[in-house]
Amino acid sequence: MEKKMRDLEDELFPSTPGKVKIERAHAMNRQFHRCFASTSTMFLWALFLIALTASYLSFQSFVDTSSKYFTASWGGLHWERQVRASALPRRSNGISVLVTGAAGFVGSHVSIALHKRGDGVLGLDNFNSYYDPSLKKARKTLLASHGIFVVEGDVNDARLLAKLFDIVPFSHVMHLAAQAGVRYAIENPNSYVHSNIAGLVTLLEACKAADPQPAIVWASSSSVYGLNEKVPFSESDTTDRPASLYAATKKAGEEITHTYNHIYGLSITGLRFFTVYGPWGRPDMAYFSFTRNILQGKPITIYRGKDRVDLARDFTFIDDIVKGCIASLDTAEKSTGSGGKKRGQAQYRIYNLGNTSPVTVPTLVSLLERHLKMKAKKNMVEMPGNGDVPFTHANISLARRELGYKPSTNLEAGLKKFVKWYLSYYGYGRSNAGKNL
Ligand SMILES: O=C(O)[C@H]1O[C@H](OP(=O)(O)OP(=O)(O)OC[C@H]2O[C@@H](n3ccc(=O)[nH]c3=O)[C@H](O)[C@@H]2O)[C@H](O)[C@@H](O)[C@H]1O
Repeated sequence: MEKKMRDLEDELFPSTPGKVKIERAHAMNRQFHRCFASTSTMFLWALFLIALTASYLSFQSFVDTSSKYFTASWGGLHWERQVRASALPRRSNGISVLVTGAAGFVGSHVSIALHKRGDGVLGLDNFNSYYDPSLKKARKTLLASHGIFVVEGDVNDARLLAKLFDIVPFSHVMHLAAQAGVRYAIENPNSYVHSNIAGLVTLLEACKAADPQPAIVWASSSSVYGLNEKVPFSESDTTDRPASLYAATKKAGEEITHTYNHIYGLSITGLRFFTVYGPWGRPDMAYFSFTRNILQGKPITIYRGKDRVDLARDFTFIDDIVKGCIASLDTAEKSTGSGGKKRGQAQYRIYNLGNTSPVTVPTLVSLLERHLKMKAKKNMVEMPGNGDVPFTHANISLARRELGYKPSTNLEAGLKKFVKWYLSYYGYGRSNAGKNL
């Protein structure tokens, strides 16, 4: 009994404490080794994984770089030949113009008009998706049918610009690439800074460094007059009350171009366009989206100012704007700088290109109804405070005097041409006509 008790005791509490220690020590040792072995294995695994990840990442970046290199939308001998051929004037004393925003509304019209009279035209456009890029592609196809090549690229791409100026000694740059639209700035403010400020500066840097330096004609906007009340708007009026970020970036553009004119001798002409409309226009603009909605039986929203006053715009037909652009190119003096240095005072001009005949938005709608032979479903709402101004009205005396600018298409005639184009492009019944704005 006593023995049984001892055996049990021994079993429960072994009599040789040392043995337990030794066994424990061995066990701990084994555990430690196992643990150490597993830690070092883990460490090795971790190292392996890090190495694997690093090599994967560098492989990816190699693939990215090479795919960028191999799939770049510009570069190569064939591309250079297209650039040269397109930019080459076909008449004696013809000019060679880089048109930025060439797949845009105004850009495509100006490019074709220049090409038709024998000037060299090279287009540049980033085909962004602010509105339906398929319309921009269609304009590109139209330009190609005239023999005008449009490079797919961004004005923020300094390497591309340097390459273009390296290939072609452009005499002029018609800078129309921009983030347009007054109200969209609420949604995407940075796109205005990116295109209208950063892109402009990148382009001016390229022009400054080019040899010869080109003369620059570029699109400012009637929106720089902002909340001014004195009408008609004159170039000498102050423009320090912009109502939208779009207007503010255009105003900044006028000051930035002035700086490049002053420091580097770049010849600058800024054109303040007043609500340009017409065939191949911009789907985000009122006359275009109203047309689409009326045809599709959808309602349109008409903004009204304070005290239910109708909003009014100095709507200007595209053909008149094109004439103003070309007259600006033709009267632009050469830039005076070279090697990035100014050699003398260069020309700096700003012109209003409007129609001098403001029309209210409800009248615009009535004209569309007449041309479309359909009634609009109208929602009248108070103008939201998102960048709109109540009216615009251009004084065009300066442009008339110095450019011979004389708009000749009134809104009724211009809208008739627009509606004709719209119906031929989208058709009557297509339910998705102009849907992807
Ligand atoms: O001259 C410019 O510098 C600018 O012209 C153009 O801006 P805006 O004059 O604002 O043209 P646009 O949008 O056609 O609205 C026309 C009218 O319809 C009203 N409008 C508009 C939309 C709507 O749904 N309802 C409405 O009543 C609206 O309140 C306005 O009264 C260019 O888009 C811009 O890029 C810039 O170039």
